[in-house]
Amino acid sequence: MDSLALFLATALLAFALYWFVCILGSAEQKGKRAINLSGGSISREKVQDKYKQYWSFFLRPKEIETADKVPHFVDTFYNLVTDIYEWGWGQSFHFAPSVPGKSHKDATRIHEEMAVDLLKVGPGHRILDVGCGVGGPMRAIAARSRSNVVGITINQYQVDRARAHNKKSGVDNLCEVVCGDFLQMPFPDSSFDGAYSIEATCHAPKLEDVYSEIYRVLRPGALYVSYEWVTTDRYKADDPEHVEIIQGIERGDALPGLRHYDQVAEIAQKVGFEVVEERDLAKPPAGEWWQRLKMGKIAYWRNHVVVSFLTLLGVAPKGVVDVHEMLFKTAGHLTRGGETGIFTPMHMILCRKPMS
Ligand SMILES: C=C(CC[C@@H](C)[C@H]1CC[C@H]2C3=CC[C@H]4[C@H](C)[C@@H](O)CC[C@]4(C)[C@H]3CC[C@]12C)C(C)C
Ligand SMILES: C[S@@+](CC[C@H](N)C(=O)[O-])C[C@H]1O[C@@H](n2cnc3c(N)ncnc32)[C@H](O)[C@@H]1O
Repeated sequence: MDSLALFLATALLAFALYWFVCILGSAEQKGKRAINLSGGSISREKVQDKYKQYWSFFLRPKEIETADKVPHFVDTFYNLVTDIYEWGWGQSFHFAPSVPGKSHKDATRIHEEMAVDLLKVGPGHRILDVGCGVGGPMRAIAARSRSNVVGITINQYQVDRARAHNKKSGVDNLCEVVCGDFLQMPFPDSSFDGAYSIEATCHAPKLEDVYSEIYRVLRPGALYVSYEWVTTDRYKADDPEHVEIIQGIERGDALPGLRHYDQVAEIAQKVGFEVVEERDLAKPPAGEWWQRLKMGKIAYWRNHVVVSFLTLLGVAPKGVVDVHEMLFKTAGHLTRGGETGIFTPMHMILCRKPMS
């Protein structure tokens, strides 16, 4: 009996230690703890309603959910998901090709640094991060290039998080964050020496609207690089499985409609850019970007238990469980998108604003 009690006590202690280190502790390193999961700027009693409102966007006919409502719907989405993203993924809200022998964190940084290396900027330059999230890429890019980075996001909660992270990492002298719509940016013409967007312009109902704004704020001769979410040559609109995967990605990631990769360069040229280079960074020899999603499956179940438990205790707002479940399903659709090769989140385009 005594040895049974000892075994149970040890098991309990081991579980408590695992809970603290792996669930609460590791998330703390990334900047967000499970017990602090919130609905962003949404008050806790409204989280569940806002989640239902988010879904109604996809259930109503396209004529009602017009393009001008998209930024507001995207803002609601990021209020709902930002904390879960930070807790379960980190401060960079994007994918990266996996690199043998490197951690996800390193692979992510390599992918971010590649963007700024392409821009050919350095100390004293002012560059724009279009759709900056909570600033993971911005901090890596500022540290790498020593340029001044200005980030814009539609979501005020992300602005607050990004500013706090910038201060904590000691790069707030190089990084600035603005709340605003990238379809109508609060910056003067020709005021940036370079710009990048990492997995963000897919939220624009019309790519030309965001590209023309970026073109406007860049000085002549400056470069712009974007990692775009698109369907590839392998996507067949008459294959029901393909349609289901792409619709699943759109619904779980607040996308008004995924574009085909061949539209990207055409649109860039239409707004006035010269296209310097264009390629899918997911193509071999790049390592699978969806590997990290697949490997996370056990962690997602653990996270589901944590989120359900915290909601039951009244620590996390009601609705967080639904959001988490939505993300779980999205992870499945994204993985299938990667495995079938019909979708890529890293179609890279490098453009220049002509000198005249
Ligand atoms: C560029 C965009 C976001 C891309 C990714 C950062 C996110 C896409 C799907 C997200 C996730 C899915 C599953 C979650 C999991 C169930 C949870 O336990 C922990 C967080 C997830 C792993 C979450 C993390 C971020 C994503 C990978 C879009 C929106 C344009
Ligand atoms: C998937 S996150 C990527 C964030 C960041 N680039 C990163 O990789 O961590 C997409 C970002 O685009 C921003 N965004 C989407 N639509 C926007 C809009 N109309 N105006 C400004 N930001 C927008 C979101 O608020 C979010 O910060």
